[in-house]
Amino acid sequence: MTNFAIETTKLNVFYGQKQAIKEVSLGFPKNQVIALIGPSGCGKSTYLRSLNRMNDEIEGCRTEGPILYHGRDINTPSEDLYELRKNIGMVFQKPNPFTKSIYKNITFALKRHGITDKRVLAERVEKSLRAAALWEEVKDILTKSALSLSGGQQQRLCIARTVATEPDILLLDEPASALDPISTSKIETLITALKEFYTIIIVTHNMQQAARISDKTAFFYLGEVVEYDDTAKIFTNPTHEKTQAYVSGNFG
Ligand SMILES: Nc1ncnc2c1ncn2[C@@H]1O[C@H](COP(=O)(O)OP(=O)(O)OP(=O)(O)O)[C@@H](O)[C@H]1O
Repeated sequence: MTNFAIETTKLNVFYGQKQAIKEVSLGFPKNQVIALIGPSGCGKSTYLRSLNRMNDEIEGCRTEGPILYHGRDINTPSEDLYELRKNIGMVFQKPNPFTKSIYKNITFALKRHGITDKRVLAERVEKSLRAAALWEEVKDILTKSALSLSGGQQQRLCIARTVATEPDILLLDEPASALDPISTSKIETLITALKEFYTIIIVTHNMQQAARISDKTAFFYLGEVVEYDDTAKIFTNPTHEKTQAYVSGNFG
């Protein structure tokens, strides 16, 4: 039985002729927060998207190599991508709630999964909003449009929407980069609380954020992983010169 929620072995990703990810082998332990860091264009988002097969939606993108989800290879043509993305949820940089009420943002996916009982739906809405630390702020305005919320609240709603389908892995692509410092701090607190239930893989450009919230950090450079270790080691005593230069802000 593997201790990793998900892992890749020598993963390669191509956009047409261009190779964006080169032989990346990483294992993500359960119930930890893992940060993916590195300069712009080094492949962090491409790698993250490969983990729930989102790159399949990009024309000309090809992913080669096993992606083991709890030990089972999900990089196969027969994989049910709808089911997979229910288990491996994703939140993007820019909050993207549906143009529906706060309530319906959560129930939309649940209904698609066949849950129709109103009482069950109401329970799941409350549970998800509580998990995303948003319930107290929105419990009296559930029928209002999600677009009436602040950017930070919208992002927490997107996290609530993602956890509503009860995934076990959350992929977060710079979830706080479009937010103000107070909303960012709320998202960070939330991520730390959520790791009790989820394995969380987060792309971030914010070194302090990676140091504050992650247990492990992978440093990407030109499509490869230069170093992957405990976050404390990466930030205080990295093995590679490039990692040292990057985390201390002396890169390039
Ligand atoms: N849809 C696409 N089509 C073609 N090339 C792409 C596509 N998306 C990304 N790339 C290329 O793949 C490489 C890795 O990009 P990616 O967005 O994964 O990097 P990143 O580290 O996440 O960057 P950033 O930190 O700026 O978001 C880059 O050279 C980029 O130009």
